[in-house]
Amino acid sequence: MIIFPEGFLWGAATAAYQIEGAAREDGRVPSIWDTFSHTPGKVRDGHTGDVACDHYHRYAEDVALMRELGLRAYRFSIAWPRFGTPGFGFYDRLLDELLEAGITPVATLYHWDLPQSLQDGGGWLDRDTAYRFAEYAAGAYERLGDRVATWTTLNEPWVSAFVGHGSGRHAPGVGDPAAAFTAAHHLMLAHGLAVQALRAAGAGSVSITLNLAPILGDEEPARLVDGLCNRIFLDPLLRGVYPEDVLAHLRRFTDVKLDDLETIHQPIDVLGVNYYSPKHVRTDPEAPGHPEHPGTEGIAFVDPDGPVTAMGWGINPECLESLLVRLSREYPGTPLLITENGAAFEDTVTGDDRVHDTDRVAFLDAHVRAAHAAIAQGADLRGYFVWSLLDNFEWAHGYHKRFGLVYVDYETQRRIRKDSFHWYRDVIAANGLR
Ligand SMILES: CO[C@H](O)c1c[n+]2c([nH]1)[C@H](O)[C@@H](O)[C@H](O)[C@H]2CO
Repeated sequence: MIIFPEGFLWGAATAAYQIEGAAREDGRVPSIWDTFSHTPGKVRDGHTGDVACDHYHRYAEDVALMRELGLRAYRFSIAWPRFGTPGFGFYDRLLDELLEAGITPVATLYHWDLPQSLQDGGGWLDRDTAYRFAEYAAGAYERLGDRVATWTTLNEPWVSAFVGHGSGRHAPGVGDPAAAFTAAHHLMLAHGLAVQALRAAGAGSVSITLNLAPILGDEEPARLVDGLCNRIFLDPLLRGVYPEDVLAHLRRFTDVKLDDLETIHQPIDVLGVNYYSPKHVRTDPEAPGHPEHPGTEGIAFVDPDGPVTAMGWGINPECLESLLVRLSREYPGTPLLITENGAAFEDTVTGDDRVHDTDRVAFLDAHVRAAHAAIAQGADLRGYFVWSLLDNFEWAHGYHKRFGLVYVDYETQRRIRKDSFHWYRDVIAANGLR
C-alpha cells in the first residue's frame, strides 16, 4: 500500500476559458482567446470557448461531481475579462458552493485570457500590462480573498510567452522570438507586482504555476533548452537572478529592461508544477530550431519513442519523480504542488453509458506512484491536481482532445463519469494506492 502524507491535497484542475462558456454574458469582455478562436484557421474546426462546458451555469452540478470524488481542493481560474462586470459574481457563487462542499479553492488569476483591450494596448509586450495585472489581483482579492485559500498569479508564463509570442500557435498569435523573451520578462514582473499587491491586501498563501519538463538527450542542447524552458523562470522567481547562460542567450533577441529582479523575486508559499512529459533533444547541424525555443538552430526536438498520449506526448512517470527531486534539491525551501498532471486519450462512450478509459487510469496510477517516490526522496510535495475535472476546450485543438475524469457530451452538456473518475475517488478515499 502506498500512503501519502496526512492532509495531502488531492485535487482536480480547470481554467475559465476552457470550461465556463457564457462568453458574452453579464458584461464579460472579450479576451485574446475570444479573438484568437474566432479567427479562422487558428483553432481546429473553428471551435471556440463561447459555450465550452457551460460551467458558468452548471457549476453546482460540477461541484457535486467534485464532492462525489471527495476532492480536497479544486484549482480553477478567474476570468480577468469578468473582473469589474456583473458576471464577477459567478465566483462568489462558485466559492460558496465549494466551501459548502468542504473543498479548498485554489484560484489562478491568469490562465491565458488577457482582456483584448489590454492586448490592443500592447499586451504582455507592454510593461504597463504588468501593473494592470497587479491592480486586477488586488481587486480580485478584495472581492474573494475571504474564501480563496491559495492564490496562483500565473499559469505557465512559458506558454503565454513562447507559444503565444514565439510560434504564435496560441493567442495572441505573435511569431517573434524577441517578443517571446520580452513577454516572458513582463509576465514575471506581473507576478512579482501581483504578489506584492496580494500580500499588502492580506493574502496568506501565494504561488505561481510553471510548466516544467526534464530535457532528455544530448548534454549541450539539453542544457540550453533546460535554460530556455525551466531555469529562465525558476531562477528569477526563486533565486532573484537570470542564469548567466540564459541572460546571454536572451540578449541576442531583446534589450528589454531586465532590472526588475528584486520585484520578481517575491517569496512564495508554494510552487505549482504542471508536468505532462519530458522533452527530447539532440544535436543536428541541419535542424532549423524551434520557434517556441528561440535560438535553437542546430538542435532537433525529437519525438518520443515508446507510448504516447493522444497529444503525441511521451508517457514518462519517472521524469516526474526526477523533476520533483531536482526541484527540492536545487530550489530548496519551496513546497511543491503538482497543479496539473493528466492525459488525453481517445475516449468513447460505451453502450452501458460508461467510458472505460483504462489508458488514463494507467497514466494517472503511474504518475501518482512517481509522486510518492519523490516524496520518499525528500520532495516536499503538498498535493496533486489531475488535469482535468472535465473534458474541455483544449486551446488550438478545440474540443478534439479529452483530458477529463468526466466525459462531456458537448451536444447535450451531459456529464459522464469515466472509469478514471471512480479510480481517483478511491485513491482519495484511501489517501494512496494499493
Ligand atoms: C506541455 O503541457 C503543458 O504543460 C500544459 C498542458 N496543459 C496546460 N499546460 C494548460 O495549463 C491547460 O490549460 C491545458 O489544457 C493542459 C493540457 O494540454
